[in-house]
Amino acid sequence: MYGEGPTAVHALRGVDLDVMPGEFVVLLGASGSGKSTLLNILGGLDAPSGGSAQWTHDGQTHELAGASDAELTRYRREHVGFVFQFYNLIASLTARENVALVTDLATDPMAPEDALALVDLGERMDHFASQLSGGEQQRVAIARAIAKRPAVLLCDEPTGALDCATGVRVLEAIERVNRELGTTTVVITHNAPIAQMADRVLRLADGRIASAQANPHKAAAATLSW
Ligand SMILES: Nc1ncnc2c1ncn2[C@@H]1O[C@H](COP(=O)(O)OP(=O)(O)OP(=O)(O)O)[C@@H](O)[C@H]1O
Repeated sequence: MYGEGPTAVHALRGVDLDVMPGEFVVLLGASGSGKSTLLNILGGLDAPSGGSAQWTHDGQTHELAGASDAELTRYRREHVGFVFQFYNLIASLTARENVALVTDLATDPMAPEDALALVDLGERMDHFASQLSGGEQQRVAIARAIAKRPAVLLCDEPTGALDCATGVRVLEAIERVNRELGTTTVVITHNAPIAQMADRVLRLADGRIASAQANPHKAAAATLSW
């Protein structure tokens, strides 16, 4: 719930969801249906005002709902990678330096070069962010998010600012991270065809999970268009 009293907004109600290790989940739903709120709770950016949000790691379960800011910060720093619609790179640093900003703080990071190779930017590592296209910048943002080897990658409209062909390359990078690193992945999108690449598709409506559907055959990102 955001706010209180007459202006309170129940952004989510009665959501009951388990995301399995290594699973690829796509969240669909109209604007205002609660997708970002759910993603932000999963990622420890927001704490739910009621209910429970648990995270299990190495056989230990941690409660995020009542966690302190310091605990949430630690959870995010150690275990969660975020990708947003806008890439938020530092324009005056190279791709490699943007990724190194994160790996310098992590305990067991990948080399920035390896993270950039994984998103197919091995050839562009020494370009400044300002010299890269939108899709390339988003792939740097993915490399930056996964270089610390997070257990979870959360993407809020990662292709929202990109045309279809460029968006597909970004999705291929996310697909590869999920497959090769086993990173549990949740992607919010308004482009319904992207749901075909998920293990499971959740549709939110008015803060509830209106439908949940498993994909028996996942589509490769390269085959998608919208
Ligand atoms: N900080 C906030 N304060 C008050 N209300 C909020 C806040 N953030 C979101 N809301 C409300 O919560 C509801 C869910 O918002 P949310 O951003 O989770 O939806 P969404 O499905 O991600 O939408 P979009 O696709 O437009 O990003 C909306 O009614 C929204 O207005």
